[in-house]
Amino acid sequence: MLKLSAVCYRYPGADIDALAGIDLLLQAGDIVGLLGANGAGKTTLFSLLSGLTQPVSGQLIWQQADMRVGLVPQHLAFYSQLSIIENLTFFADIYQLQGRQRQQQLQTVIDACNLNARLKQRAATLSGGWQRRLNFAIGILQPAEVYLFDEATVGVDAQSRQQLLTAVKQLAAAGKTLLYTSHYLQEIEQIASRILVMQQGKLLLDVPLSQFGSESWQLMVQWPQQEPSGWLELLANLALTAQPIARGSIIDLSSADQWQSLNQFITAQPVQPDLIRYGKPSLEQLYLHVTGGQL
Ligand SMILES: Nc1ncnc2c1ncn2[C@@H]1O[C@H](COP(=O)(O)OP(=O)(O)OP(=O)(O)O)[C@@H](O)[C@H]1O
Repeated sequence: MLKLSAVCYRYPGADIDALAGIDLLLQAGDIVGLLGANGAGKTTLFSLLSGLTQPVSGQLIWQQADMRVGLVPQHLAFYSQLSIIENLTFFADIYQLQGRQRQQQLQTVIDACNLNARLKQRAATLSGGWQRRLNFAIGILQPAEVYLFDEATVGVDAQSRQQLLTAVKQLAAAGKTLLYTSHYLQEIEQIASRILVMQQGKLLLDVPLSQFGSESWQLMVQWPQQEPSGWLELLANLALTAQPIARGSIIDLSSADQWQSLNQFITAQPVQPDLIRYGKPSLEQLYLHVTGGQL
């Protein structure tokens, strides 16, 4: 378990906070998909979680003091003059992997990242996709409780990407906590159990992905300013489960009567919602609406 409480960060000399009051609880086995437009603060959040920078204010609270963080960074972080296998054994030394565990871990990441065919090739001469796979392998070679993936699959071909995603799922099944950023929303939809959306250093949304895969019909409503008075009371009176989103709610509906009551209320409002969606929303639809259309 890892908790962030009112975490703020501002780069030296910057005018605005890169992280502006982040509250977050991460549990073992979570695969958390972290979405946000360029500059939203995802990489900065990862820098804090991996201990590369410290918050300006707020707190990071770790369940155990010795929890380790494995990072697959957005930039390539290996030695380009070394071969794939030389890089992997070098990092195995850094991570102090020894004996059988070392052999097993090396083989696991080589298989997971499909690196077998080019183990002896110098990293500098690999294609971009292969370099990404090596970067990924180095990140998951590290024994850790929390893994952070920052745009880890950019440029990787479809088949290898599926393999990498399988490796991510296996880490979660082994009880690791994973945070995963990607601009490929289908990838997030495929692996994440929970979605966070960031914008301008703030968390706009934190919902379980089951909200999207649900078989039940849902109503998503977003208001221009704030929810009108009486809206939350109506939901409570109809015994509806509502998931709050910025300026609105996603509501599970089980009968046409419920929809009718909500519709009557909405049409009677002087200020109409700027979004009403009824159906089974995709992650992309939801994301575009909560962020105002920035992918
Ligand atoms: N080294 C830096 N110095 C000053 N400001 C920075 C620095 N790195 C990032 N920022 C600023 O901090 C904010 C958050 O940037 P960050 O890189 O965390 O966003 P991101 O969500 O990871 O974006 P991307 O999707 O482009 O990787 C942005 O406003 C960015 O301009």
